[in-house]
Amino acid sequence: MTSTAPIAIIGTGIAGLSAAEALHAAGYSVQLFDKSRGSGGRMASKRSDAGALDLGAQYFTARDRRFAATVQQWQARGWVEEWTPSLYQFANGTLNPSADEQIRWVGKPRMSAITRAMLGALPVKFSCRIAEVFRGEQHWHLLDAEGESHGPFSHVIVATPAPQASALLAAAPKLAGTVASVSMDPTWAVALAFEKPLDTPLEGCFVQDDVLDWTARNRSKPGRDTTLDTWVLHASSSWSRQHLDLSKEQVIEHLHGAFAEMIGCAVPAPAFSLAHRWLYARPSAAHQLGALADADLGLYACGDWCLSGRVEGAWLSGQEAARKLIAHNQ
Ligand SMILES: Cc1cc2nc3c(=O)[nH]c(=O)nc-3n(C[C@H](O)[C@H](O)[C@H](O)COP(=O)(O)OP(=O)(O)OC[C@H]3O[C@@H](n4cnc5c(N)ncnc54)[C@H](O)[C@@H]3O)c2cc1C
Ligand SMILES: NC(=O)C1=CN([C@@H]2O[C@H](COP(=O)(O)OP(=O)(O)OC[C@H]3O[C@@H](n4cnc5c(N)ncnc54)[C@H](O)[C@@H]3O)[C@@H](O)[C@H]2O)CC=C1
Repeated sequence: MTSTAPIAIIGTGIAGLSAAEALHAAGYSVQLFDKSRGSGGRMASKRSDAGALDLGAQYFTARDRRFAATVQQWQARGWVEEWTPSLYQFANGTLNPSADEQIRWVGKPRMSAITRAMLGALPVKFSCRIAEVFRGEQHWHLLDAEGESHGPFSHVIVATPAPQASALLAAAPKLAGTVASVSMDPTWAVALAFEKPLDTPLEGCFVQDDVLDWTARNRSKPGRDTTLDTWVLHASSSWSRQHLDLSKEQVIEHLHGAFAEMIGCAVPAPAFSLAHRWLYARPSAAHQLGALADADLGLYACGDWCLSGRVEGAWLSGQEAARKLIAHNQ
């Protein structure tokens, strides 16, 4: 397909932006869309009375050579910094230090700094939920939830969580079928902020109990607001699934209770709290899909669910979508 129309990318999480960066670098023009008010998706940070809080991705590791090289560049530009928390694990009702040698990265001064910087000046439409992707005689067009049409586009890359991608891939039934077989688990996230710092050295903890999966001292990450002692708690997938429709107040109460039982120091009532439900937090299993493509049609799909369900997997999947598109057009 030869065309000067831009490539539409639906989703400004790390996967969509990874694809956008690679395509832009190869000389293609792109147009991004996101239903949210800003970029980042599950790497977004929530601005709050207690400062910016990383409610989704907490940190990331870089095991792939290409991703590690990119993270080095991000570090050189000041977008990320190493986070070296005092790590613990909680298992069988016991809390123990659990230091290791793993390098863990975070966006600075908040997780969303990375996607914000990657987006740069690329054209984007926020608060625009794409409801339909359809092909005219030569080009692709998108219809948003308000009924407004966008296009023409030469290709479309769908970079949303799998359950949100299947309807957008209806023009390529094979891709839609593959995507429909990928299930994703929810995560309830709660942030708590205390006036007085809790009396614990713990800054990050892998939790194995019925309610929690992870907890972190948000303010221990580089560049964060330290006025209040801020914590982020993640419920396990199974607890989140069982309590999907609980009110935010009830979720805060449950997670606060589990946290107080686990942490081994006095936990007063928080000065500030909020809850956020990630409906499609992580793929139920890891996949080796790379990125999905119907190259003849010009329709692609990428996201963490294609690979490891982590920041690194999402970035790699975006790169793979761009690579496939470029290879088919050479
Ligand atoms: C609670 C939680 C904790 C996590 N912790 C870690 C961690 O510690 N380390 C780690 O490596 N990973 C972690 N992850 C996973 C990591 O955040 C994801 O793997 C990664 O951010 C996924 O990126 P993505 O671009 O594939 O998808 P997303 O970030 O979900 O981006 C998809 C984008 O598409 C947009 N969108 C969806 N539908 C539409 C539509 N119809 N129209 C327009 N836009 C649309 C969304 O608004 C979103 O911005 C965590 C995730 C969660 C939820
Ligand atoms: N809550 C959610 O929705 C999601 C959470 N995600 C978490 O994101 C993290 C990212 O994974 P990686 O990049 O591989 O990071 P990682 O290597 O730090 O952790 C991988 C896993 O290894 C275990 N682990 C690692 N270090 C320790 C330690 N010092 N003590 C005890 N156990 C340890 C722990 O179970 C952890 O989940 C993992 O913890 C995932 O569970 C990923 C995606 C979604």
